[in-house]
Amino acid sequence: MLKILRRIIRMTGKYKTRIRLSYIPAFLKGIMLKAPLFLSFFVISLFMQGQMDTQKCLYFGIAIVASVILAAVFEHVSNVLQSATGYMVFADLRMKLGDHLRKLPMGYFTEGNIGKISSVLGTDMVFIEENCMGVLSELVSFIIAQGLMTISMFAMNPWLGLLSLAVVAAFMIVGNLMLKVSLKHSVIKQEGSESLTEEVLDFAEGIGVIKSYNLLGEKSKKLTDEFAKSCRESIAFEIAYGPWARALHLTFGIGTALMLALSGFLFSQGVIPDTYMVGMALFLYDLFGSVKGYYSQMARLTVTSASLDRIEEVFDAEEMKDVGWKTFTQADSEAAAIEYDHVSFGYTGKDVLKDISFKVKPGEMTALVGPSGGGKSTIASLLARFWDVGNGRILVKGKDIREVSLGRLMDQISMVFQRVYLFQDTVYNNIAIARPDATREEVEEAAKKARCYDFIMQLPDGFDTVIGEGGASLSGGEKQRISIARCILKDAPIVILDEATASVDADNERAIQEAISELCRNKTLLVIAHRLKTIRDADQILVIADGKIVEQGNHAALMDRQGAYAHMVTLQAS
Ligand SMILES: Nc1ncnc2c1ncn2[C@@H]1O[C@H](COP(=O)(O)OP(=O)(O)OP(=O)(O)O)[C@@H](O)[C@H]1O
Repeated sequence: MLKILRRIIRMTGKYKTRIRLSYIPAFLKGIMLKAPLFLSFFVISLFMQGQMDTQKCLYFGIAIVASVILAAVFEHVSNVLQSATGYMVFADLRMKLGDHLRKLPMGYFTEGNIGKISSVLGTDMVFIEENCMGVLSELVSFIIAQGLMTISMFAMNPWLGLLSLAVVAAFMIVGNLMLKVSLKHSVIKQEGSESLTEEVLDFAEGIGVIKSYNLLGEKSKKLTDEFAKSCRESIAFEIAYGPWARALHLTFGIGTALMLALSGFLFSQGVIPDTYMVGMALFLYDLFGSVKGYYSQMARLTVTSASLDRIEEVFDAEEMKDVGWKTFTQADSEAAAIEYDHVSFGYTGKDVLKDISFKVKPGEMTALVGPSGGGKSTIASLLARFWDVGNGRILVKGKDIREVSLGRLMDQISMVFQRVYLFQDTVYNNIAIARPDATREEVEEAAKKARCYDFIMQLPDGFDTVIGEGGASLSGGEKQRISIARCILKDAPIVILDEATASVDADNERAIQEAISELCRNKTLLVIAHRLKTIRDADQILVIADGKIVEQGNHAALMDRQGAYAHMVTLQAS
């Protein structure tokens, strides 16, 4: 258990001192909690010895009230120090996590980690933040209070002291076994909640596909199975944990009874005076309350352990190195805008690109064509450093992209993806995100060039209309044009264009083509093309198959060759 406490303290980083400082009021609170009991004991003793008078009674009364007030004050100070620190720690941790996620390669997000990230941000951090930071000072108070009770038992009689120590030891054995069970099950429960989150996200995101393919029954069943599994895990936890929690209660009852029996025996033998006997009756029900409270709180902390594991797992994922120091200057524009130099790359355990080399001159258009799964998207993704190359290098304006900071590299590149993502925000902010310092006129100008100004003005609040989650209230073509407006506003010299395969109506198609022509004016273009007629004017066409460049040239040259490209053109025409 000390291990968990140490991990929590380690996590507090620069706030460690504040947390440690909070132990002082927690320590004092522990003393003050027991003070009324001891004061009452002295009052009873004095009464029984006939030494109590009105003045003493008044002083004791004041002391009891003061100890209660002081306990509340110390609790408040310790809570402020600890809980407030907890919120600060987690505010920092969330920022750190956000920064870390930003630096992870795209692969991390496609390898089944979305559920884990959601759980870490949505459940684990909130749980530790709300439950655990305050618990630390509680634990200190419990330990102090229990220590005081045991010392006072020794002060009354060594046998009473020894028995109370033995009962505390029994609590520790039962309590630690209970924590072990709780720890084991909390790991299972946390893993279950992770896969449940994953399933819920999958269901919510894919609801369109699920409905259109009539998979509602099948997918709902998967989801229902996950809910049932989560329910079974919770019941299994209760079944395993319950007996130990009851055993803890039992230890409390038996321990208290043994203490009463021993003190009665010692009194009957004349070993302890009658005042002590009355005192025991007073202490009895609070004698082991602190150690019991300690283990109840620790049970809450064990859930933390699994949460801490997952937070650390996300932090342990290797970041993409962003240590580039070079910047682009005006003089660089002479170099090839893009150059792939013997690039090879593989996803985890799967080689995809083999020895890819080509150059794109500034202002020219290069199209990537070829069979599905050949590696076109992967080639484009490497340029934006979604992943880093395995071998070889990619140069932008003559500089290895790993030697330039990601921020500077992204200044050079705009990307139009097939799958458009719009934030749940105003149309204006969805476009302005590309260049937050842009003026309203510039944003509207970009919208006009992307052929979306007219339909935006017809929305209820024009540019200030909030788009639904994922841009649900706009058509596919409209969303696509807003994403192109973003890129036009960004005005980066290189444009990566993943040509849409989804069919849109003729009007939308024309508008999108016009928007793309605006975006591509005077830019260096890397286009992933699916419809060959759109890239006839490309300066260079690369046919990618099985991770290699199998043909290279312009349309006319490749048609003359009568190879793979010519074959694809004939096939599409027919
Ligand atoms: N994130 C990923 N993790 C693992 N393998 C991947 C990943 N993305 C793509 N692949 C694999 O890499 C290979 C190349 O895929 P890529 O998407 O680059 O091909 P493509 O030519 O763009 O295909 P398409 O025209 O269908 O989009 C495929 O075998 C694909 O399964």
